[in-house]
Amino acid sequence: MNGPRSNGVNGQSHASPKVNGHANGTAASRDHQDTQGSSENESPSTPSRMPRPVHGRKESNPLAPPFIVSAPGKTIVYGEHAVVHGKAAIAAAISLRSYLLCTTLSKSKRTLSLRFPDIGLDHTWHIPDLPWAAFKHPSRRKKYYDLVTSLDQELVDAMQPHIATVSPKAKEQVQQRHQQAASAFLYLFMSLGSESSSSCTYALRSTVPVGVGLGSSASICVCISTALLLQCRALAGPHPDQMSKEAEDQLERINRWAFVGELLIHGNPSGVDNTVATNGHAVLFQRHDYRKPPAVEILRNFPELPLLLIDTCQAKSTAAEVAKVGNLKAAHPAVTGYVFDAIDSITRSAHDIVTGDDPGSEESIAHLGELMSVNHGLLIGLGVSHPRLERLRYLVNESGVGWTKLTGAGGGGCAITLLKPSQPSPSSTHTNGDGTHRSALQELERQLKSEGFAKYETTLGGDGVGVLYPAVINGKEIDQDMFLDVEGREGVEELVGGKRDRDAWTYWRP
Ligand SMILES: Nc1ncnc2c1ncn2[C@@H]1O[C@H](COP(=O)(O)OP(=O)(O)O)[C@@H](O)[C@H]1O
Ligand SMILES: C[C@@](O)(CCOP(=O)(O)O)CC(=O)O
Repeated sequence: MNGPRSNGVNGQSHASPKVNGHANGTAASRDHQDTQGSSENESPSTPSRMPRPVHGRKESNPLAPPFIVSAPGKTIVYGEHAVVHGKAAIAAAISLRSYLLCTTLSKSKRTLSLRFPDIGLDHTWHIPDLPWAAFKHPSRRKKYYDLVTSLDQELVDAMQPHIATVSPKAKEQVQQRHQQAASAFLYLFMSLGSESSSSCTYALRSTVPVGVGLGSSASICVCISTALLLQCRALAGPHPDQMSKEAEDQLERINRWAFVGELLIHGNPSGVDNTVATNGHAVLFQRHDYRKPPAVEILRNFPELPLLLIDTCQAKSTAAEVAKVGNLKAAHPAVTGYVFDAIDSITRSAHDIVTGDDPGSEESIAHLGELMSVNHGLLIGLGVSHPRLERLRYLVNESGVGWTKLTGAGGGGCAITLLKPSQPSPSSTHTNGDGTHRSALQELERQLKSEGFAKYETTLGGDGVGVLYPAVINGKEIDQDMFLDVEGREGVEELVGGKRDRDAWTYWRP
């Protein structure tokens, strides 16, 4: 790994910074462990791989270095909403990502700060004031390896006074955004940390647009879960020669707690978003029984589908759209049941094609496209489309470039268009004597822009959650001010290394 070596805990210097004895995370993890004064959160796989700290005077402990975790957004290709009701969905990671920079502060501070500028949230709690008695009560306390599938209402209530102080004067919608993110963070912090957890500032930057159906909440929940699990020493790795099963177990642990964060933000999530944000690539996902882990097939060879990702720029709320479908199901259980079944067979038919011999053939793409159109029709039936989505579909259909469906919760947000293979690339033009003629696709893009739609450039698939420990790229430490001040998507990606220092980031790769 490039960059300056960090000091280990208690003045020990590790030759190569590692998490729990592998690549990354050691110092932060051990520092936190020491402050907890208990080994109950210790990962069974960690102790033998770590040099034991010399128990010197606590005051002389150097601080754990800042580190960054990152996780992708996603697009649901087939099966949204039906997946909340036990049917299968296919979702793929996208190249837009969230980044969480964790900066441990001097222990004398006792503060826990969230600096989330994408939504304008800046909040600090005093750690000893938090409702530890409720969270650590023997009847309620959770272990890092527990499978938590529902929220404990008493804990949510105990947390409430500390959430009510988050942006109390902000407008209702803004306040809701802030309090959702703060609740997800605090519930996980209280479950995984302790009263003696290190003081820390968590700064978040995301290139996933917030609340447009691209899984922004899942990507931040995966970052939060990973950061807190690393800090309480409950993760081994990631490191390049990690056994597949061990890497899989770490991802499972991250995903479970990310789901808890999603429960705080959404109310009733299926878990598909956090599963794809954790694992990356694409997944076939189905949750039959909410008390058990879902069935997940990672689709590592998901084809590079030629997709356009268009934002209607119409705000939506996932919780509201999910509740709408829930109400429809309560009023018309049999009819909605048939709709969910039809969506399920669309997803399964698409799965057969994408895992078949020739998913990229013209015939396969046409089949996948038609399935998208039918899936969208069924989502209209469930009441989750929006006039802006229908206008978008009309424009794409008129242009003849491909097949379109909404993606995510609907009610606004984004749509995906699968392009017909015969389409010239967006940059190609045809010229004749009197100037340049646009291709159908370029003409469509021009029209979409003129009507206030936005286009996102992204690729499908790629890695899931990653760790940059310490937060050093090309020998330069990324500090909080740089991280918070850098502008735009390109700025963030350039700062965190994106293309410049690929090896600095490590991933759990089963
Ligand atoms: N970059 C971010 N910074 C802080 N909070 C975020 C960020 N992205 C998402 N969130 C949280 O997630 C919520 C959006 O979740 P949701 O409505 O499900 O949208 P999406 O479809 O993008 O997942 C926001 O209200 C906020 O609480
Ligand atoms: C509607 C749903 O299927 C997807 C929601 O996705 P998003 O929050 O709009 O990115 C809900 C879920 O699966 O939890």
